[in-house]
Amino acid sequence: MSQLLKANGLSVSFGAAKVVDEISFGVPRGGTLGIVGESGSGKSMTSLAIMGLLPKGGKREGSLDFDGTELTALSEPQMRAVRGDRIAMVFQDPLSSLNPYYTVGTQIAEAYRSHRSGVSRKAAKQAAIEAMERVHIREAGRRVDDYPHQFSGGMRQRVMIAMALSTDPELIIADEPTTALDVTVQAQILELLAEVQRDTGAALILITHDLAVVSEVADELIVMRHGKVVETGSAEQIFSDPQHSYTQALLDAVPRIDDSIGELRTTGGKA
Ligand SMILES: Nc1ncnc2c1ncn2[C@@H]1O[C@H](COP(=O)(O)OP(=O)(O)OP(=O)(O)O)[C@@H](O)[C@H]1O
Repeated sequence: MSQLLKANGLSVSFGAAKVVDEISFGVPRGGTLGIVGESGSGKSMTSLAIMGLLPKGGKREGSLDFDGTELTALSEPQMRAVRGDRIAMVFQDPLSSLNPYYTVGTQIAEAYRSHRSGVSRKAAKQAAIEAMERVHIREAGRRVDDYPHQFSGGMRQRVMIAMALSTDPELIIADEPTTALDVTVQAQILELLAEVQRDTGAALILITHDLAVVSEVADELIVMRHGKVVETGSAEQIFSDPQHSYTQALLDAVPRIDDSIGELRTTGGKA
């Protein structure tokens, strides 16, 4: 698989503090890169560095080759054109990313129109309905006029994915997209992301602190700690033979089905 995005020696610093420290990775075209690590390891700063959206005072160094374009060399207007249009982002907390005062339809339609000049409001609303149908929101034609608070957490995340998809991006960056959701809904959203990927051929960067989340969907993985990549390889390789003690510790934290069966047996024996 060739690489859609290649990061080489990417660093992010705030003054003297280097929070992402010369990391390198590749995102396979149409594939999924999982970025895993505990809180504070630099995962979000890595994704914001790709998007050119670092908080004030954040400095980015190194190279980000996106399909032959060096993102670090783009001006802000050029980067704005890439953002949303070719690279889209899905955040952890859809409620804080959605405006409570506008209907979800208006928000998807505006995201769509901002990247498609000359599209009428009516056509954009139709595109919003279609985007909602693509993420399996039932009765999309009616729900398009609902406000964010009228949706459950999982449905709001579907709205965010619909918004991200509305411009047919080549790369979707999902930063802890399931963390705020309960386990059953988490699985549905992951399945939806995988389905979207199959249908659109978009590449995906999935950022999470939870190895169980990436185990099913990632082709390649990088494990981050204190801003550095401590382990990299195929998901299969890392799961079957982790090289770093930190990865092993993350793996040990993943509940396994055989563990719960063991537990059930023990409990059953006692009863
Ligand atoms: N605006 C800022 N100024 C200075 N340091 C910051 C700023 N934002 C984040 N950091 C620091 O950057 C480091 C990496 O943060 P980052 O948010 O990328 O971690 P993360 O792995 O995504 O963790 P989480 O899962 O908790 O979001 C942290 O040590 C954090 O304190």
